[in-house]
Amino acid sequence: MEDVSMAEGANQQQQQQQQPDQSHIDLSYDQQAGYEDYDEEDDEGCAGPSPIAKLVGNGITANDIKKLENSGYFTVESIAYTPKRLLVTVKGISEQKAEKLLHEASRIVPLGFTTAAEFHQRRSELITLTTGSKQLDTLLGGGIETGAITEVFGEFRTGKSQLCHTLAVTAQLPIDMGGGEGKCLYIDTEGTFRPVRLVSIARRFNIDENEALDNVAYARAYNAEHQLQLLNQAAGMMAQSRFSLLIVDSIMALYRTDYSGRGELSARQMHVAKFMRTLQRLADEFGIAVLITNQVVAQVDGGAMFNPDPKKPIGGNIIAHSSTTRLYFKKAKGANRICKIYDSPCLAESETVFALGQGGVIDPSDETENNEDE
Ligand SMILES: Nc1ncnc2c1ncn2[C@@H]1O[C@H](COP(=O)(O)OP(=O)(O)OP(=O)(O)O)[C@@H](O)[C@H]1O
Repeated sequence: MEDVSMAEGANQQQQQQQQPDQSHIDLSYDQQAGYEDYDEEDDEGCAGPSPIAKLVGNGITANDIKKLENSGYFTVESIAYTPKRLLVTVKGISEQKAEKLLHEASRIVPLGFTTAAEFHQRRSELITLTTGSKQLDTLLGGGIETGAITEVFGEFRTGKSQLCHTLAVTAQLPIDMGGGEGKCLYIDTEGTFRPVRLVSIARRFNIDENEALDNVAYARAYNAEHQLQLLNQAAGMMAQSRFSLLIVDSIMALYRTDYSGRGELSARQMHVAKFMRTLQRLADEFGIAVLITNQVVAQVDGGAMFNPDPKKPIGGNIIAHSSTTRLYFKKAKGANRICKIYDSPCLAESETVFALGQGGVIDPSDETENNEDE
């Protein structure tokens, strides 16, 4: 019963987004081509994010649109959600033009009040993506939330990357199977992405392995600046084709090497804030789930004295405040792992056990291969 209503609700949301396109991802997306040939009639019947070309007219030219696209703005929503002071940082966009853009965008994207009842209805239609473990899904109220940022942190080998690989596949599943019927964008900052894991996970879910691989757009980020640039490309790809998940594994690794010492802390945090704000914008704009992983450090402040497990995620308040849901992964016996809700706007601080297996994230009882020596 619950499955049916979830699928119905999710279907409604799906209709509001772009039509699923199960064909292969065109990684050769040409930013320069833009939307010059955009024809409003093409858009009929598809109430997803509005292509930015809709803003052409009233003093806004195709050339302005090209400049915005080069800076990662591909939809009317992306303009409506951005403050003027950031729009004017786009090369060639004056203050006057930014005002015009915001005015036109606000005529298309609703930015005012709504009733709690309407908002409740919209939230109940949100899709969640299955983690592969029923116990973990139950803890999370269905799975990884779309339209939000979920952060998973923990020590090495706790299963953070395994969860990423599992979701890269489950995001492609039909909605009534706990998927998002969309492709996945995977930003790897540590070089731990292994396509062979996707193959095993695809087999578990009876998805054609080649199709599963083709539906994951992978990029290795080499420095913090590059990591941010990749989000601009991501926005372009999402405007072209239906994605349901964006993964960043892991969020802070490159910041730790690119910025060193206290003197650079403020610059680092400003950059992290920009990155997180862009992630949230993509989640809002395209209704995708964003999954980020994070490392931990030993907690050395006063709180450590009263904490039997004094570890905390890195990235400070910026990451803490911009992640919607924060999950703490810990090792348990053998292949088992513990997931604890560390922070959530609607879930209690509870925990559950899941396991890691050949098929990715599983329930502890799913495989008899829990034979890893610890
Ligand atoms: N094919 C597999 N079958 C079963 N378990 C596996 C498989 N591949 C990896 N694992 C398990 O996954 C664990 C590693 O998990 P993962 O790579 O997700 O760690 P992590 O939390 O991302 O750590 P790090 O911070 O080092 O990247 C190891 O304990 C390993 O045994």
